[in-house]
Amino acid sequence: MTTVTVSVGQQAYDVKINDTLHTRIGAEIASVWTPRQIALITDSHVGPLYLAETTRQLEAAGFQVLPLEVPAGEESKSLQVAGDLISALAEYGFTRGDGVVALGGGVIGDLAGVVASLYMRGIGYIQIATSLTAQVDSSVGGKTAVNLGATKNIAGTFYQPNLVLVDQTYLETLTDRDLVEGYAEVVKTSALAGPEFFGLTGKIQNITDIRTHAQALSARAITYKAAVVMADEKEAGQRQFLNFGHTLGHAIELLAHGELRHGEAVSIGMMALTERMVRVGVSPADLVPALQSRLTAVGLPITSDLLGTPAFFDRLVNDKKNHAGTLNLVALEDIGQPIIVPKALSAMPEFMASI
Ligand SMILES: NC(=O)c1ccc[n+]([C@@H]2O[C@H](COP(=O)([O-])OP(=O)(O)OC[C@H]3O[C@@H](n4cnc5c(N)ncnc54)[C@H](O)[C@@H]3O)[C@@H](O)[C@H]2O)c1
Ligand SMILES: O=C(O)C(=O)C[C@@H](O)[C@H](O)[C@H](O)COP(=O)(O)O
Ligand SMILES: [Zn+2]
Repeated sequence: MTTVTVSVGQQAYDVKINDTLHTRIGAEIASVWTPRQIALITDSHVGPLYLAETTRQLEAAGFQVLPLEVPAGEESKSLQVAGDLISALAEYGFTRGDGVVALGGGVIGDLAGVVASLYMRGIGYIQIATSLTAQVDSSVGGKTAVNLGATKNIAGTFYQPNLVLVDQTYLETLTDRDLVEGYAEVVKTSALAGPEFFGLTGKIQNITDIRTHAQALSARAITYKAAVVMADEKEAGQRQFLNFGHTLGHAIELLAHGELRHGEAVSIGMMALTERMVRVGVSPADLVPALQSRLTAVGLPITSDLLGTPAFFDRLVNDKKNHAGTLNLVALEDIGQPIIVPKALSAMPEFMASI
């Protein structure tokens, strides 16, 4: 068992990483929560696979379970769905002593986090991470969010969970496409973390390798992310680095109307940004093939026709790293050496054309 403890402010929680956790969900949750009502939030893909067994284990451990299933996919990350879930908690008489458990990928984690943080101004929250994205990134750090129209993660909170369970057994039912999109965040984190972790992603040649090494990749990625979050929970400084590839990536993710997964858009965003940062002399030229080989080895896309369109530039305005018309772009001076490159929004068309 690998346990990474995340301490922020007065609060600390464990991220447990092990492939037997799915057999003792009840005991793990009972180790941090007294008996209570639990809103077990999942989606229409994960629910049929794991909801009944998870409910059984929670009930055996003395919890009362309210299962809540939403349609699978990014469209469920909406204020409407969050509102419906909050209404369900109110209808079933949830109190501040009750809790929310997210059983799913990044969409369910982000959505359930919004619900937990808003209901009665905040009730307990636990994540059971079932996708690779959730196991290497989204379940840790407390960023919760929903989208509004074509604006990504525009409404949300910083709200830390009480416990995160990361079990690779869940990945057995994840499609290759969903696994690979999660791997884009692993490549991102390895490039930020330094040569040792980046060397490890250099050895991943195909999808089978991701599955074989998922536990080690999660442990590495979570250890790095936890350290960043502990140093800068609210993204005033170094946490911005975790957004490498996301400024351009988020802009095309929702413009693609579901055709691109989050990780696929981040893959395109990392490449498009890095190619241009090489042209302007910020990043070294060998970074482009180093990133490209890791991303394409597992079939991730690295470019899109949406880049540089008028709608694309409109979307950049809503990036959270836009401060009064200046975008704080995250670039790499080298592996393990991220920096912020401020760029006026008005200069972005010229920057994007610089290739
Ligand atoms: N909060 C953060 O720090 C953070 C970090 C990275 C990504 N995100 C967000 O996470 C989302 C992407 O996460 P995702 O890739 O997990 O998307 P997702 O939750 O939509 O999961 C991808 C697909 O896999 C299915 N799935 C999940 N686990 C499964 C399993 N074990 N077996 C079978 N199917 C399974 C889901 O139903 C869905 O269809 C985006 O909204 C992104 O913005 C948030
Ligand atoms: O945890 C963080 O901080 C991240 O930026 C992780 C990202 O991978 C993640 O996609 C996050 O949700 C992006 O957040 P946003 O602040 O750009 O909306
Ligand atoms: Zn991301």
